[in-house]
Amino acid sequence: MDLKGNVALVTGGATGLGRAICEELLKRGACISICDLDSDAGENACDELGKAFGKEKVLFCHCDVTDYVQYEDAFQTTLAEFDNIDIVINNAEIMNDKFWELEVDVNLNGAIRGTLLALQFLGKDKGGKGGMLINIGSAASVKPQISTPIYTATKHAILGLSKACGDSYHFNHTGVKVLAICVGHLDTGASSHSNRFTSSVHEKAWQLDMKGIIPQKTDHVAKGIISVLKEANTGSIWLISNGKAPKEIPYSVATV
Ligand SMILES: NC(=O)C1=CN([C@@H]2O[C@H](COP(=O)(O)OP(=O)(O)OC[C@H]3O[C@@H](n4cnc5c(N)ncnc54)[C@H](O)[C@@H]3O)[C@@H](O)[C@H]2O)C=CC1
Ligand SMILES: CCCCCC(=O)/C=C/C=C\C/C=C\C/C=C\CCCC(=O)O
Repeated sequence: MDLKGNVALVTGGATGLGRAICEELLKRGACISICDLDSDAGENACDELGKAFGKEKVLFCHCDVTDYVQYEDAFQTTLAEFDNIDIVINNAEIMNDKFWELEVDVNLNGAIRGTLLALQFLGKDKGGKGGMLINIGSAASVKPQISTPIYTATKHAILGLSKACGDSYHFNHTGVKVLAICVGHLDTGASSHSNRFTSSVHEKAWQLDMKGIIPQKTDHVAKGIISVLKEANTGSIWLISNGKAPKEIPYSVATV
């Protein structure tokens, strides 16, 4: 897919999946704004990706998604640098139920802040040109991860947020397509520590959660995300897990 001339703002873009998404966007001709709390990793990613794809195509904005003002500044800086923002990817996260208030503030409130800002900066009803907002969910958005109930709650909420904001009722006003992409386990957890769980019972449950899971390479998932970007309908939910191709999944709720 050709994304030449598009500008994408990616939170948590300094490392992991976020960085892989940035690289895939650059390969397709987009400019990227890496928005991340980690300045060292962010500057490093900016440097390396700038060398590979052109310095003028990559920007790093130090940004803590738990701080609305910093996050808004990142949008302003990106706009000032590239003149437009077409794609916003809410990807920043932590998975640590021990620090559950921070986890909710990053994973859920951060995504809400990013959604409100994307609608404000991109929305046709606000003078923007429309565009796309991608909220990164997890396999834990659709299948409870019993070792981390609070992480699970944040990732379930991503679906409700994306479905409601991505409804065609809103899309007809804003021109902003909203998608949720649920990602299965990645192969980046090697340096992870077990200090993420609220008890030894929860830590033990991680083994159950991981049963049958095939860890995925970040570039496989990043490529999958790019492949669904343009074709997907607003409000749709996609799953990329166990190394398979992306598939659209239904949003099931009990009939009310
Ligand atoms: N790692 C995995 O196995 C899975 C990850 N996911 C989802 O994929 C996405 C990316 O995950 P990973 O690449 O594994 O994450 P990661 O932990 O490798 O990277 C997260 C990035 O977010 C940044 N970040 C953390 N707090 C921030 C804040 N307050 N403000 C701005 N940036 C902040 C970090 O500095 C880091 O660069 C997340 O939304 C995650 O929930 C979903 C399923 C599995
Ligand atoms: C079944 C859904 C899988 C989705 C997982 C997810 O959304 C996010 C995962 C994020 C990080 C996983 C990385 C490492 C695992 C962390 C700790 C394992 C340590 C276990 C131990 O030491 O016993």
